[in-house]
Amino acid sequence: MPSLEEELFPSTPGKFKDRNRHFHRCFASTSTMFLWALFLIALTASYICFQSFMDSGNRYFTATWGGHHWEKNVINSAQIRRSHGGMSVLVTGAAGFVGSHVSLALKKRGDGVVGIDNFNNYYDPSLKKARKNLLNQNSIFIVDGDINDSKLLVKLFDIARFTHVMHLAAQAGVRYAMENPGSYIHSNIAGLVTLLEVCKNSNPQPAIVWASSSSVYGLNEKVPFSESDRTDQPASLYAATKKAGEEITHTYNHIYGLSITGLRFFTVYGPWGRPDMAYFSFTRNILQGKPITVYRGKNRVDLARDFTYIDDVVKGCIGSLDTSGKSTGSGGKKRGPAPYRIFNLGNTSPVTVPMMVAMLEKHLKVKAKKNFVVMPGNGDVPFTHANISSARKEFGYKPTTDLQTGLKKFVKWYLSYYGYDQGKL
Ligand SMILES: O=C(O)[C@H]1O[C@H](OP(=O)(O)OP(=O)(O)OC[C@H]2O[C@@H](n3ccc(=O)[nH]c3=O)[C@H](O)[C@@H]2O)[C@H](O)[C@@H](O)[C@H]1O
Repeated sequence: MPSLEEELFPSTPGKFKDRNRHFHRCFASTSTMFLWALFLIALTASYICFQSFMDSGNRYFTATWGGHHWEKNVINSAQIRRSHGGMSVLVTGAAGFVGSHVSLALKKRGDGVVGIDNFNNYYDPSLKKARKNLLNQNSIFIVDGDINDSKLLVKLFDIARFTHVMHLAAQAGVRYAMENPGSYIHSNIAGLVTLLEVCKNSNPQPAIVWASSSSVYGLNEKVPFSESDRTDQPASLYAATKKAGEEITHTYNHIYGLSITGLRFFTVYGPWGRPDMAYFSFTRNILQGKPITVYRGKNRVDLARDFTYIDDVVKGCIGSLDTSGKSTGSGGKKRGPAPYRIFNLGNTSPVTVPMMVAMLEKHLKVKAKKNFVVMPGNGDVPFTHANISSARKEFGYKPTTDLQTGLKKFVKWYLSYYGYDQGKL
């Protein structure tokens, strides 16, 4: 005789249905679903945890600074290798145009040099990588990092006692400021303050030489531009951030005793230059048979620049470092007044843009297809012209390369780097 249970729940399901059985089956399937749901939730949660672990792990593993080997590289690179008056310099923007040249020049005379660069993609990062390789071949170590990373900067100052900082990291370019204003604030304002904070706290404090710009003269019409001229009418956000940099560095000099030298560069050009600049992009276009756009001022007046050759600017940077004097503070406290200086580093002989194009045509042996357009209201200024008597007086600054000679050297480098056919690819 079947038990009650067997009666109610026969071994062959489906043979008979009663309400109880239905209830139990429903319950059983709901609880199974519940368990499945729990299982799925747990699975998803573990997956999310795993992913975030992997992410943080990746961040850790791809961290480009830190570790024994890295520290050894920094220490070696920072080491002074000459007997008298050597300096140990942190060069920011070392994979940049001016930064790479200054780093090589310092290293050549036996100074210690450590570079830092964030290798951003404002222009082709492969050119920055190539400059980095060149520096590495000359025993200069470049840290892959951003000047906004205060932990990294503190670490660098901990392990290498820099006597000087050559601060060249910046968001450059006058017209790009309308496209990406934030990048100017990030590098030229926030990055500058982060660097100054670390310098002010370090012990001993380094002397700082940094890149301002001829663009601070903005709408100034008095020529040639002297350091004492008005600089309160910037024509671009780029210029405004450089002017702000001059004010910001002044406060750090005033409050903390940091020795500060600001250099107003005038349209620096030459081998290993910046592809975003006119002479460089014109060269590329001319070789590719593409037209170039030449801006003109009102009433068809040609624009002019006080183009300054890179080797002259490098001499100006090194002269500034050599004469910078000492910061007086330590550990964030000022002990006395420190030098605060600003110098024009120009060429003192402006050349019009069409004349610059004619020189390129000559060196490239190719005619340019020129489109003349009225200068758009994008931050450009009609002309620049430096008075360099202050820099001459202070450290014997004397530019020796005219535009014709400098462009010849640039073209030679361009063709050796990219090749004749590169432009046609
Ligand atoms: O001294 C500085 O402080 C700045 O110098 C440089 O700015 P600029 O002097 O404006 O150089 P650059 O762009 O080469 O234009 C040169 C000329 O070509 C004209 N120009 C430009 C582009 C174009 O397509 N057509 C044209 O006619 C243009 O109107 C201008 O007349 C740096 O880029 C900048 O980062 C900053 O360091």
